[in-house]
Amino acid sequence: MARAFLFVLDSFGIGHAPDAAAFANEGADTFGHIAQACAEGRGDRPGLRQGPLLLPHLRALGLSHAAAIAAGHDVAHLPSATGFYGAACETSRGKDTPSGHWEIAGVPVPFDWGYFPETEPTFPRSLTDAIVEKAALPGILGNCHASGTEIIARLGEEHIRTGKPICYTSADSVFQIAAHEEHFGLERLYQLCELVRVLVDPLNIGRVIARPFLGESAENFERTANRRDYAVPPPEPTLLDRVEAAGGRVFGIGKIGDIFAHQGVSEVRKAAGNMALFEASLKAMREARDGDLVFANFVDFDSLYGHRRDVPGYAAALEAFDRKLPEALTLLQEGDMLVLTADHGCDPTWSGSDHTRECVPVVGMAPGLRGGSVGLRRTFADMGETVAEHLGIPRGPHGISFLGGLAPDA
Ligand SMILES: O=P(O)(O)O[C@H]1O[C@H](CO)[C@@H](O)[C@H]1O
Ligand SMILES: [Mn+2]
Ligand SMILES: [Mn+2]
Repeated sequence: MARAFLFVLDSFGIGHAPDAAAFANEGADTFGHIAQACAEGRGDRPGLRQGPLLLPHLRALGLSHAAAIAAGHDVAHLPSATGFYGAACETSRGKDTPSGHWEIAGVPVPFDWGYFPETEPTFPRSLTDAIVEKAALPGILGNCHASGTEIIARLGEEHIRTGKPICYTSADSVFQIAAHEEHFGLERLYQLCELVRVLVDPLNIGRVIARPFLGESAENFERTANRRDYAVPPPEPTLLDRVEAAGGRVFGIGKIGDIFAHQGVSEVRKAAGNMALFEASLKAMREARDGDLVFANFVDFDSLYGHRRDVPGYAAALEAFDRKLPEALTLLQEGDMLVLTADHGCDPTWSGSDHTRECVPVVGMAPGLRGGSVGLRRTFADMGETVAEHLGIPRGPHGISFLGGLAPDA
């Protein structure tokens, strides 16, 4: 009996990566800075949370050890952990969500994505002309780098008045389109994104993202859970395809289906909010059979708190996840493997609103195997290869399994 459960805490980095300077992210540390801010009273928000960051279950598994390993520190002084723990660096050149997830699934991105410049307008004229013409639009708004919540507050009312969709980008390889679910129409927004997906293909853009919202004024605009990502497919078969080829099923919880352009995802299960995503993950864990993979993405950490630079919000979301974690741990049987990790950082104490280049945690539990350190992994792909070996799938070319190090007699 072998089953695997991969949980991605979207953006939960544990300290700057060795190549962080190339991203101007030296010193970034999502976990460390949240913990530090909470310890100093900067993580308090009345009615939400207060005091030091309390993550007893994650720490018991080995999260503090993982952070120490990411920083190159010794873990000998820490109380012993119940799980396996380590940290991983990213070899893909982007610090975006698809790069991170594909690399976790054994396929680093070997090329540079296309990006839009930090000029205004940011999009090439030929592209916006083609969009306006092919979609018969009265024009577009935005056409700049922006934070999604700020730009709908700034341009949402004009969007409703004029019918022009709000188009923006970020430091990621994305073309984002915000539009009102009712005034513009949700289906119409999706169709527009499909059209733009084709138009940005020659520019090597990773994702076109529909960002629908509701509300009638800048004070009450709110993005809805109907976000949809149109990603290019991964450049090679991923762990997901390999699990399916071996006869297993892949349960993609939350954004996973979109991130992998629906390749190798046997069942897509969406849910709104981290807690609903956790419930969907627990349900899939109960249903999973021998050879199956449950791959879950917990998006709120990143989109609601990391990008919004909201320390108390991020801390409260981590604490809620931690409180829920025992429910997943009690479902683990002999032959199961749970890995908790992240796809990049998004330090809420950092400047701007973009991701941060960080190491990610590799923390987990596999009943029947011993715990302990798996060290600092050169690539996220080591996680995918470990899961592959655990499930008895032939090895792939980009990572090295650490399963041998967890053998009971090791
Ligand atoms: O500010 P919002 O719209 O949340 O944008 C964020 O979401 C995008 C996709 O994850 C990222 O590229 C980042 O810029
Ligand atoms: Mn992400
Ligand atoms: Mn993000």
